[in-house]
Amino acid sequence: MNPSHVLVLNSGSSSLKYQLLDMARARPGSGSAAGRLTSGIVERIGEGPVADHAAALKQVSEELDRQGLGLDSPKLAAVGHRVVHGGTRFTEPTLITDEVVAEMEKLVPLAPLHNPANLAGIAVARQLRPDLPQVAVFDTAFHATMPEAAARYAVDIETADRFGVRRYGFHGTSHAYVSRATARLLDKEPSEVNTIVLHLGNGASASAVRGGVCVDTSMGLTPLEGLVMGTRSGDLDPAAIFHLARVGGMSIDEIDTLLNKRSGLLGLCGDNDMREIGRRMAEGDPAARLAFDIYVHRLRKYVGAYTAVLGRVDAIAFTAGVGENSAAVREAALRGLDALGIEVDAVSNAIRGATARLISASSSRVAVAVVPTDEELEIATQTYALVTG
Ligand SMILES: Nc1ncnc2c1ncn2[C@@H]1O[C@H](COP(=O)(O)OP(=O)(O)O)[C@@H](O)[C@H]1O
Ligand SMILES: CC(=O)OP(=O)(O)O
Ligand SMILES: [Mg+2]
Repeated sequence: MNPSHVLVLNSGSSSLKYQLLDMARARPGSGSAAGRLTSGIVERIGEGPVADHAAALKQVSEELDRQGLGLDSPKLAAVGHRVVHGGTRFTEPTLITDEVVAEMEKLVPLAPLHNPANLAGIAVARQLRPDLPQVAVFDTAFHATMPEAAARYAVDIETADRFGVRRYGFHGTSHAYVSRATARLLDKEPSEVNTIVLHLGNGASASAVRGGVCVDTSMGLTPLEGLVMGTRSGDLDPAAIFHLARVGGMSIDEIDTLLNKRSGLLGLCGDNDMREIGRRMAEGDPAARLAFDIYVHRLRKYVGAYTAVLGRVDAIAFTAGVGENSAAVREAALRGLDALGIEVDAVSNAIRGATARLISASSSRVAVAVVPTDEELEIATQTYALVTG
């Protein structure tokens, strides 16, 4: 028997998610449940007993050993790593070598919250199994098809090119997976469908996908631009940064921390979890209400913008923690948009579920769907295809 297991490591800024899949049993589209052998998450890295990502991976490796599924397993075919920033160099799943690691290190300044965590996971896994193929799957890859008109900022072109200042986009693995799953839900080929994907997790981004190809997305040079997020501001007049430095006396690092870690829902109302915000709104808390309204207003603007970018929209898909679970966000984001052919059915929207489902009214021209994302299955699929292909 050829080894058919793939271990996926998804290192976030403060968490490490892992999943072990048997690719002989996993079927794209069936959801990862089919081949999932085990999965888990180490949270609050750096805050408590787990000092850093290396320590977190050691913990994961010990847990896998206990289950008899350790990194030394002969059934393991490869390790697939989520890497957030691939710059312009990496637009495909890539076999990790010393040279690839060196290139990824150069990208750390563009994703300081994410890439170091990804690199730490790669270093430990390579140390434990130097013989095993390790594959990097980049968040930016799916967005590499964006036309220049969408990917460029209107900044002096020589300066922009010299420093790589352009829009890269993130969560691409999720946008790719969800746009395909949405087409499948509609019984169509991805090439036949234009979709707006709303990935609303702790980080959040929107994308416009035309016939399976990404043509615009809301995150830019870094995962800070675009939608309101758990702790990130999203879109902002860049002059606010000059103002905070000149008038507020803040350093660049302080402003970086402010906008990435102390803004968004957390900065507006003290909570970054949409569940807690929902509870507070039910009690009539005005700060929670305002945070929710700002979040939803931004989301509506992107739905409108991407409707114009695509010209014809066939589907809008909600995904990730907030998108999959918050009926209130979905309802408020699309309320009163019948003029755009968008009508949500209140009853379907309120039904909870773990599988892809439609929530639009039968009279809606645009299909509205809740489509659970599965970044780990997508990373495993791309990793396995590379090492067996
Ligand atoms: N039942 C729920 N209702 C509303 N929001 C939820 C619910 N469950 C999770 N969330 C939201 O999802 C977020 C996490 O989303 P997730 O996609 O797991 O994020 P990440 O991958 O960035 O950690 C939480 O911060 C919370 O706001
Ligand atoms: C790129 C990004 O924002 O990722 P996450 O949502 O996991 O923080
Ligand atoms: Mg996520």
